[in-house]
Amino acid sequence: MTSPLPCPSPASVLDLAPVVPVVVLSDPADAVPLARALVAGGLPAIEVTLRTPAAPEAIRAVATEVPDAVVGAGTVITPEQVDACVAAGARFLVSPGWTEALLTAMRGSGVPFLPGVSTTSEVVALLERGVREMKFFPAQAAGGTAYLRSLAGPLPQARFCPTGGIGAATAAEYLALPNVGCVGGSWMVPADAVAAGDWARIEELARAAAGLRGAGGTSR
Ligand SMILES: O=C(O)C(=O)C[C@H](O)[C@H](O)COP(=O)(O)O
Repeated sequence: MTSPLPCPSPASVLDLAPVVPVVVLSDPADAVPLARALVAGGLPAIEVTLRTPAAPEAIRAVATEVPDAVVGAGTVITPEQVDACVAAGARFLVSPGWTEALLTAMRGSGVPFLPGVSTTSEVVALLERGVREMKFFPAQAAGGTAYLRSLAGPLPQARFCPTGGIGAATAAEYLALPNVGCVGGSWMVPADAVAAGDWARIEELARAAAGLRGAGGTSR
């Protein structure tokens, strides 16, 4: 299945933006103003997690109403979700972990994807299947920058989007690693700001996050 959108899908999720906001929405009506704030702050790639029933409608709204955003789906764990998200307009897919069935569905989706890994063997298994770009989850709990730095020696062909427990203070350290393409996180979309509709605060946090690449390093 291919994206119904006229805009092409990105070639790589890792090269879209240095920071990918991970969004949990309970009200789909928040999706468009939130996405506009993130885009205005310099973060066009947005991962809407499937943790809430609002997610498909939120993805559809951003895909159709915020053309400067590149909206993707997160927490994708079944082949059915792959199809539903792409049909809703998701232009990339992210999972916290992977299975053969999920990988097959993601490969067939027509959009780029990041299967999740947290161990060396999972990384090797994905490389064996021709997948070089992955989500490293839960990044802080699974070993953080020290773990990723250790992987870069024997497995330099693997590139990661670490996510989970990363904040404004630690993101730059991840971005300075040679095997990190981007980092994901929710620190620029605090739940209380979303609940209050404080889009200006989210735009400000996004702007600070968007500036991290220069502050933290330039290597990829
Ligand atoms: O929902 C998913 O698909 C996940 O895999 C988990 C999220 O990516 C992280 O929970 C975001 O991490 P925080 O920045 O610590 O909030």
